Amino acid sequence: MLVLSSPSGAGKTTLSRKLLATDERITMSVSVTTRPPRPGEVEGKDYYFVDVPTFQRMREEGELLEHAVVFDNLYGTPRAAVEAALSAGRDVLFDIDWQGTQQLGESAQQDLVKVFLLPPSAADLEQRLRTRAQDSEEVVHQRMAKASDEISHYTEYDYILINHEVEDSLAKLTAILQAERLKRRRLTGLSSFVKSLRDAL
Ligand SMILES: Nc1ncnc2c1ncn2[C@@H]1O[C@H](COP(=O)(O)OP(=O)(O)OP(=O)(O)O)[C@@H](O)[C@H]1O
Ligand SMILES: Nc1nc2c(ncn2[C@@H]2O[C@H](COP(=O)(O)O)[C@@H](O)[C@H]2O)c(=O)[nH]1
Repeated sequence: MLVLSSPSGAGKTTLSRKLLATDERITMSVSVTTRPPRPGEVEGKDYYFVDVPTFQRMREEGELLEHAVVFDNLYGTPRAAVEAALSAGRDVLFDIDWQGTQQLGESAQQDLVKVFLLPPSAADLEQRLRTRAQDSEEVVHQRMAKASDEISHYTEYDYILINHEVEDSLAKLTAILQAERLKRRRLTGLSSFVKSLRDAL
């Protein structure tokens, strides 16, 4: 499970799309949210957009792996899709905040790789939120006001990427993923391979 967190607008969605387009072994976890869709957002691809009662029912029935209130809206990770992908041997990418990351860590610390994206500067962050041009002035203000609090959680993450250029960040994120996949404990079938290798020597 590869988690990307950042202050809003630092570039998680952009980087996630790039990674998904270049890595066949990873699946995006599509969150459920009570936030209204932005122009161009697609149901089931960007989010599952639901009303508050539906979200509460999902939470009460244990259908969410983690959930949090972010910017006054409810967000959560549907459990079934993640478990199905992991059971099929796939990696799963999450674009979630620090609260959700902490919750995933409580149940699956060993299976979690946590990456935090930082913007190069406050001015860059504000410009990115504005050039996305999908949120009202009030929402941009609210997200800038929360950015410092979000950033204060960077020490809870394994890797930090300062997101200057998207392609450079993609190369670094890909390197992180490759290295984490090569960790001894993640190499399924390694001990039998080594045994047969040694038996042949
Ligand atoms: N490295 C980058 N350099 C310049 N612009 C970028 C970079 N990464 C993303 N952007 C732009 O910044 C804006 C915000 O990016 P994006 O939507 O990916 O952020 P996000 O972290 O997913 O935000 P949120 O948390 O609100 O979902 C977009 O317009 C995107 O094109
Ligand atoms: N804890 C969770 N946080 C989530 C989830 N899905 C998205 N997010 C985070 O919310 C903010 C805002 O997202 P936006 O799409 O409204 O800009 C951002 O930090 C996301 O990472 C989730 O399922 N759980």
